[in-house]
Amino acid sequence: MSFESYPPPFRQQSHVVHSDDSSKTLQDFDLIPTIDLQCLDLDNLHGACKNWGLFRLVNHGIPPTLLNQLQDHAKKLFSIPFETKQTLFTSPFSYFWGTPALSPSGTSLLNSSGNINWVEGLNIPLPHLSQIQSQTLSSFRVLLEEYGNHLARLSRALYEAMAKKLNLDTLESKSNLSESNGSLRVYRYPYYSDEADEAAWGLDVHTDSSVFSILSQDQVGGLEVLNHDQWFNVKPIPNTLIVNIGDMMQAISDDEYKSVKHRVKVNRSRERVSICYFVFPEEGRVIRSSKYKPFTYSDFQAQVQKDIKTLGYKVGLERFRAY
Ligand SMILES: O=C(O)CCC(=O)C(=O)O
Ligand SMILES: [Fe+2]
Repeated sequence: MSFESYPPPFRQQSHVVHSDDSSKTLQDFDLIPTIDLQCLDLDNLHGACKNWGLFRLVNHGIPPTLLNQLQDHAKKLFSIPFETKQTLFTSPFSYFWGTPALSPSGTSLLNSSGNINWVEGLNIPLPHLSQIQSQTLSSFRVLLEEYGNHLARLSRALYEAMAKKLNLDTLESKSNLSESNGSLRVYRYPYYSDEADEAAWGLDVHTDSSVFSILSQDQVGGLEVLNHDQWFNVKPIPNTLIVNIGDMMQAISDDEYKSVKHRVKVNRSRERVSICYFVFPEEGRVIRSSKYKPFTYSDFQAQVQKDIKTLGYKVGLERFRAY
């Protein structure tokens, strides 16, 4: 196997490929709620956001062919040489590895602990897609534009349904979500063959800073979600998206909805690709909540960046608690 496409820290000494361990689950029964967008049941959606902060989304109207093409294309892009990837994704896009934490300009914020996450990724702010000039990326760009339109439609529909159950004034709360300004992260998690090393993670435990996030994953698996102090495997199901509540929605909902903790396990034998969309409030929108001091997403993001630089981790919403 050639490691030419891997960032240098992932070019492992040991080339031992282990048998697939993706069946080793923490909880074998699957309790993760499923929401059907075509027959949207508001009570089920509300329950899923309160009790899990995460759900599977089916009948979302995104053609399966588009999801498959995106996955295939992402795999192809990641397989090109590391050095080429570094030159292909330039501002306002970025290519990163070892950590998902990026500065607003897209550079990696490696923390002081020296721990690296077993992941590489592309950061793609959707409003800037038209700036992609490269021939190599032109067909990927077309797919991303189509996908971005679907994601904007899904997020508006989901947000409005949530807002209804939370009794938020529809007009007033509209700008809590800026669905056409979302950003995409396309990830590849290299396989990690060192079975002795339990400390390696694709992504460490975290909450998302978004209003919510929408994930499309391949069939390898590895995403885990925390619920009542237990970790659950979020098993991949074809044509099913995963939606998770982020910090902004937790604040908007006065803590009724949970910005759920999740993490990504490394796989001992297979690479994994996932595509995650993050949607945020409109620029300058002040989030008002009985539980938190008023803040904008920019205030929040600046605090997160500061904490990662100084403490090595994100403190998150607790920084803004009102009491
Ligand atoms: O790749 C995944 O399954 C999850 C990605 C994720 O949690 C994130 O980007 O915040
Ligand atoms: Fe996440």
